[in-house]
Amino acid sequence: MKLCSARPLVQLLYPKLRIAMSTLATGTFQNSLPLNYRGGSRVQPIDSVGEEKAYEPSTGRVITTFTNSGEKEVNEAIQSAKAAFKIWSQKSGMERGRVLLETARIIRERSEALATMETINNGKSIFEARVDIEISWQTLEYYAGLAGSMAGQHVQLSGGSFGYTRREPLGVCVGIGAWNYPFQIACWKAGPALACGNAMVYKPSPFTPITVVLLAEIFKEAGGPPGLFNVVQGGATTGEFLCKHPDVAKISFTGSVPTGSKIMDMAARGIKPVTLELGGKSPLIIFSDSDLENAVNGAMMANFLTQGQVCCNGTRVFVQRDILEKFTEAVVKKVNKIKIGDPLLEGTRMGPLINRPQLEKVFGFIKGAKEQGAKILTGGDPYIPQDPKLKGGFFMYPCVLGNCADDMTCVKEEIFGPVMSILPFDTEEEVLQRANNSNYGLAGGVFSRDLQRAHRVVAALQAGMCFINNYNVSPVELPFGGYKMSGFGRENGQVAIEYYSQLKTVCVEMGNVESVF
Ligand SMILES: NC(=O)c1ccc[n+]([C@@H]2O[C@H](COP(=O)([O-])OP(=O)(O)OC[C@H]3O[C@@H](n4cnc5c(N)ncnc54)[C@H](O)[C@@H]3O)[C@@H](O)[C@H]2O)c1
Ligand SMILES: C[N+](C)(C)CCCC=O
Repeated sequence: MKLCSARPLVQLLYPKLRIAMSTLATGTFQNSLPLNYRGGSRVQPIDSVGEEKAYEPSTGRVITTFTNSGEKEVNEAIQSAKAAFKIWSQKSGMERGRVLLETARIIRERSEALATMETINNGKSIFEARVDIEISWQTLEYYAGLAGSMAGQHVQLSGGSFGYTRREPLGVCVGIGAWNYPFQIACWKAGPALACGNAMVYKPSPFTPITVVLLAEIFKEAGGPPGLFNVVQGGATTGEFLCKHPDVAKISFTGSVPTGSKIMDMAARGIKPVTLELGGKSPLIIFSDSDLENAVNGAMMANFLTQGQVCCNGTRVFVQRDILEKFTEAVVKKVNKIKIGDPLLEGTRMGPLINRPQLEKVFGFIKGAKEQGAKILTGGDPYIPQDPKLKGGFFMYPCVLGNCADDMTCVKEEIFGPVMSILPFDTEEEVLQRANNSNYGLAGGVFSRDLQRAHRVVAALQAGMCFINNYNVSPVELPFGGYKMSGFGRENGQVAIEYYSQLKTVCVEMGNVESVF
């Protein structure tokens, strides 16, 4: 990235330039704008439940301090969404689609600036952030296309009577997101929600408050009514105000299993529909007839994107015993070549983890793995960058663990860091039983040249998102979501429409009423 181009990027993102920042280079960004958004403007919350700091993970610097929204502020945001819902829900699908298309166009036009900001706040490499932004505008384009074609059914009944169904929006939908894909998760929720005619109040993770506000501004600029997409900042308490609010029609949550369970509990009290996109500990099964180079590349994609902080990662890598040595050697060689460092530099493929506690948590898993008998084949130590401005960053060397067993903590629990566990297996039957022996069921993958076997294996995997001979690709056309404790409901694909709309049946009598009384 040419840092001399930073100033135009700033101007593109903040045309009124009320923000106190000089460039978008690593170590320089400082936010001073309000981070809540409602009624079509950035606002300071009217009440608060404490303050929060957000960091630049590559330097450890605080880039913004903000107020966690209190109950009154949450209510204001919901009322703002309710007002927009009245207007938006009356528009035709084509009209809504046009706003979504324009939003997608603006995101595409600003993708470099948005990706840069995502990298600064999240720590993922600029290379990956660009992909996230691309997936984001594609999501909005996809649901713009579906908005105009949503329709009910007409059903002929006897005697000329008939019935029809109407697909109607739910109302104000709440989105609560995780920090690993801040902009993309918001678009995965807003795309289908708004296409169906709903309005949204979104709460990002307090670790990554910045880019979702830019999304809110773009929806408005694209012609969305004020209040269509609102942002409240805060943590658990703010999230609870949202989930418990009586005017909220639906909650779509992305995050951990323990929080998902609380969300479901709160939703149950209000009989609100809920979508839960939760964690995972997914299996990747590599048979000895695989194309070895593809299998190794697949394992890399399954484990090291976004510093390993990916819900659907295939972190339990089952390798058929006769290729174990060759596979392990090739994987370790590749892992050792991953370029770690300043995530805004073009060549970097691994940036810092999200924050210090997450880094320490990952080190804790690695220590525990060693104590339980796993062998560190590479990595697992802190990475100390040469660049002085990165000294306070949350970096580590990506890690491969060998000599793993199914009952080790590192194999059973979601680590959410760059740690791959390799597990040998002998037969298809055995590996399927072991792969499914988990409370999670988000994703799974298989590498084999035998396509009959590959299909047989994925059919038996207890996972919502399966890959054959690839891993972690995510076309917006395909539904994404989990089995078992990884959640329920789906994002992406046509099916997401069902999770943001309700069906009304109308029965029309063309004859006389035949009363039984
Ligand atoms: N399945 C998916 O699509 C998907 C995608 C990304 C991340 N994840 C999962 O998310 C987890 C990591 O994200 P995280 O650490 O941000 O998760 P988290 O559960 O700690 O937080 C997620 C969100 O919930 C909010 N929250 C926390 N407590 C709450 C409460 N009591 N009521 C309402 N909201 C509350 C947080 O502020 C945050 O916005 C991992 O387990 C990962 O696998 C899943
Ligand atoms: C785009 N990926 C890589 C499939 C990640 C989806 C979101 C999960 O954390």
